[in-house]
Amino acid sequence: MKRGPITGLLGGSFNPAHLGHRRITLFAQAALGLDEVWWLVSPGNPLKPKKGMAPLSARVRSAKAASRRAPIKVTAIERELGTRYTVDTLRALKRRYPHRRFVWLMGSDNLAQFHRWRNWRQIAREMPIAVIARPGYDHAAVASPAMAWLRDHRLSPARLRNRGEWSAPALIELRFDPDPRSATQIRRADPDWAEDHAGPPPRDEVTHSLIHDGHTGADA
Ligand SMILES: Nc1ncnc2c1ncn2[C@@H]1O[C@H](COP(=O)(O)OP(=O)(O)OP(=O)(O)O)[C@@H](O)[C@H]1O
Ligand SMILES: O=C(O)c1ccc[n+]([C@@H]2O[C@H](COP(=O)([O-])O)[C@@H](O)[C@H]2O)c1
Repeated sequence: MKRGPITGLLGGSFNPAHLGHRRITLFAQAALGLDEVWWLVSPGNPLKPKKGMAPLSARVRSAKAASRRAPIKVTAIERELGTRYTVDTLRALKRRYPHRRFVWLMGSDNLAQFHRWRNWRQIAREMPIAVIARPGYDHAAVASPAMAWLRDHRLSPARLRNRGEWSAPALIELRFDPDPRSATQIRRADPDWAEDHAGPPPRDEVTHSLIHDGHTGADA
């Protein structure tokens, strides 16, 4: 079985990022004993409308602000990889980082509609999926087609944390004190958020630093 650092991946629109992202990430990191976590700021969720979506640069900035001083790496690497569908991103990441083991992190709202993602079963075969309970979505997640398929592949968080044997597909359910925060809530309170951040990025923001922050260089 492959050994190596375990990297958690939290993919998201981060439109904008919020402290709920930070909190669930730190909880998941501790519960699973992850060596590191990357936030993959998506160039565009294939299932979400473009309207109301701030530019990638603004969303990366908000992610960097929300993760400040936390052991979280913010990256828009999908833009560099030229991938938009998660199944393609994961394959490209595994090729680029052959010594790392990856775990996909997501909230239960995403598990509820996971069956709508391109090649979702293949995604689940690529790496374990850790689902974080989210207020208002747990019922839909439990009743979802993805859950019906994954329920026989449950894995305890301790198995990862204690570096036991595991293989994908694997569903890890994480229950913390649920965090009600959401980007929808922030945009509701500030309906102009995306529009206010639609301008060009600051002059000193080099494209390269937008793609990744230098910590995610390919494995040798
Ligand atoms: N409070 C939360 N509890 C659990 N998971 C969360 C929470 N907030 C975000 N997530 C998860 O983080 C990932 C990225 O989320 P995203 O950037 O879409 O934020 P969001 O708050 O869900 O946004 P929106 O309200 O616009 O859908 C997703 O997997 C989502 O399920
Ligand atoms: O690959 C897909 O078909 C797919 C469909 C919907 C969402 N995703 C990914 O799911 C992650 C969470 O997206 P979001 O917008 O809910 O934060 C993000 O990495 C998206 O690229 C991926």
